[in-house]
Amino acid sequence: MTVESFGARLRRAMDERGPLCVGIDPHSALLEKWGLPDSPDGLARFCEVTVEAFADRVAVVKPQSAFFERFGSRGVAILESTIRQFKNFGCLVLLDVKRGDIGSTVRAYADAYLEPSSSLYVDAVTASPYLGVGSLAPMFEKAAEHGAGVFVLALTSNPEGASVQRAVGSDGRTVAQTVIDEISQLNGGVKPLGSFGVVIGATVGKTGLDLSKLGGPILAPGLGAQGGTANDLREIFPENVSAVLPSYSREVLGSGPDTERLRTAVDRVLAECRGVLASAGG
Ligand SMILES: O=c1ccn([C@@H]2O[C@H](COP(=O)(O)O)[C@@H](O)[C@H]2O)c(=O)[nH]1
Repeated sequence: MTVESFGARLRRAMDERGPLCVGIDPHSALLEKWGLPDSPDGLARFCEVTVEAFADRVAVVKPQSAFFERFGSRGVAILESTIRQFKNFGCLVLLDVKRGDIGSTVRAYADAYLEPSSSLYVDAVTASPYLGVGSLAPMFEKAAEHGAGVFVLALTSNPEGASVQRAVGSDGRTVAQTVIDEISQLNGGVKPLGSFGVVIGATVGKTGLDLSKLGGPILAPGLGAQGGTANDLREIFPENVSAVLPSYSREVLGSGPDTERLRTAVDRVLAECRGVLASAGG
């Protein structure tokens, strides 16, 4: 049986539900703001509310693994159950876990997140390329086998990233461009969208990056709390806009715990992104 690729599933989800990813980031400050204890019980309630508010309307949710791991095995169990609930409503789950290591260890990460029999199985993960994009090959292979996706960090939203990611190699390309070029080759021009994406922050300004051959999705975090705005997307992504997946966490979650207010926040940021991306064309 052939599995539908992540790229095809993501394209459909973005077309049907709109180009938006909502980050599930249970910061202790947010738990407090929502009137919840900073404990596994508080985490579980926070996640229940996010499922109720987002699962039937948002294309992609992006749980940040660190906020679950900080509660140890109980937090990971809540992450597993939250992943399942979002998937049951047809919402794609991108686990923000930024894994990367030597290839043999990456294979174990691939088993953890991209093998359907795993309790942490998700639609896609984020990965770090700083041991070499090639070292992530076991993740790419597992993802391709099971219709999952991988988003590799290229130019991240934090200011510290630039000193590494904008560094120029002997061939004149930046590290970020090298990552993009290697991911482009994996996608190989597949339509409607490749399953291998990159992460480019919405805070990075004009990049000079060539994304014309990427063929895969672009996750754009850094909107809202980190200062990026929907309007910034136009300058950062003058091309490939249909592949851009804007991502908000605190900007949306700050409207909780009322589910109607969370949904209104989703509608607001989605309308802003749609307006900008539609007017940017292409
Ligand atoms: O370049 C990157 C890559 C990942 N992130 C993650 O996205 C969210 C951002 O949260 P906000 O509340 O919207 O600022 C968070 O989980 C980061 O780890 C990123 O910010 N930048």
